Amino acid sequence: MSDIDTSKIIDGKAVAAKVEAEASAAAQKLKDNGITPKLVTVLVGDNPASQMYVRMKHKACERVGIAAEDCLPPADISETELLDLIHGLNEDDTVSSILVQLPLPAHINAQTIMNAISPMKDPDGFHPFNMGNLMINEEGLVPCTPKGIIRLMEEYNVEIKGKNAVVVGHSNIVGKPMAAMLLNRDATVSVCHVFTKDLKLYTKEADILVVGTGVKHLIKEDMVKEGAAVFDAGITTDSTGTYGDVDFENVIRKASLITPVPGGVGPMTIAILMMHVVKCAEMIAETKNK
Ligand SMILES: Nc1nc(=O)c2c([nH]1)NC[C@@H]1CN(c3ccc(C(=O)N[C@@H](CCC(=O)O)C(=O)O)cc3)C=[N+]21
Repeated sequence: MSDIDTSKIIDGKAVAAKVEAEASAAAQKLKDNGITPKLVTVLVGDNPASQMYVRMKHKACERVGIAAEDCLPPADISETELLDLIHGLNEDDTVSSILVQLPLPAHINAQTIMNAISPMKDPDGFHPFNMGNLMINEEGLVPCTPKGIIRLMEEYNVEIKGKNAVVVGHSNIVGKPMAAMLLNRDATVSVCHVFTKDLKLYTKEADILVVGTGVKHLIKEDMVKEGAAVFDAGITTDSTGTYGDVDFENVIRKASLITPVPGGVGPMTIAILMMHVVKCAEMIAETKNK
């Protein structure tokens, strides 16, 4: 522990506080014009981890000055019933944003639900319209975790253009949108995943390494290039503690910058979500004025 160079540690909490202050100012502007941004979270069932995350999102709304409402359908709600609920929220002019907490129970197709949320009320950026715009470098509402990582790169002056960026994990919520954002900023991007034959071959060449797999301490010191900037979007909690996908205490020796878990990427996800809720409210206000 004693040989850790703390100047390399990215302070996700501090940047998140800055982003939340920006969201708060933008929310206040809307409120001065008679519009209160409002987030409705939809949490199906009673998964304790999901309950904690939703609670954190509501607390953030409170800090920022965004109205928040909790929708708690039972675990056995049918897909059709959930779709009806979302259609109702789409039609409700007082609702600026709809967040359906993932994972959903197995009998519900998550993408079918994401597709039903109005793309203008989609603070997660998971709707195919928003994902498609991301792919063509028209970033509007985009997934919050990769957007938060981009903001951290900006705050810490991590150059992206022309750099070797390696993304480990190819999920729709982290890896794929992260790769698109890095490509939009002219990095050379490799995407590795569970079927990659020789992970280290790629990670060793990364100037920028982003990891989002949910595999505790997947990335070891010998897999990282000297001077790399390392962003850890993984989080695993077990009886011994909370861990990222990166073996932080060892990898920090090689890295020039590194996000801790907790206190790195997680708080940014929530801060960007707040920004997006305000953005949704702004977009709805604009279409009303036309
Ligand atoms: N529709 C939807 N949107 C999401 O954005 C979404 C989701 N579903 N399902 C689950 C994942 C997970 N997620 C996190 C957000 C913040 C932290 C966070 O702030 N974590 C703290 C610590 C929490 C702890 O100590 O366990 C930190 O890293 O410092 C973590 C995880 C959003 N998700």
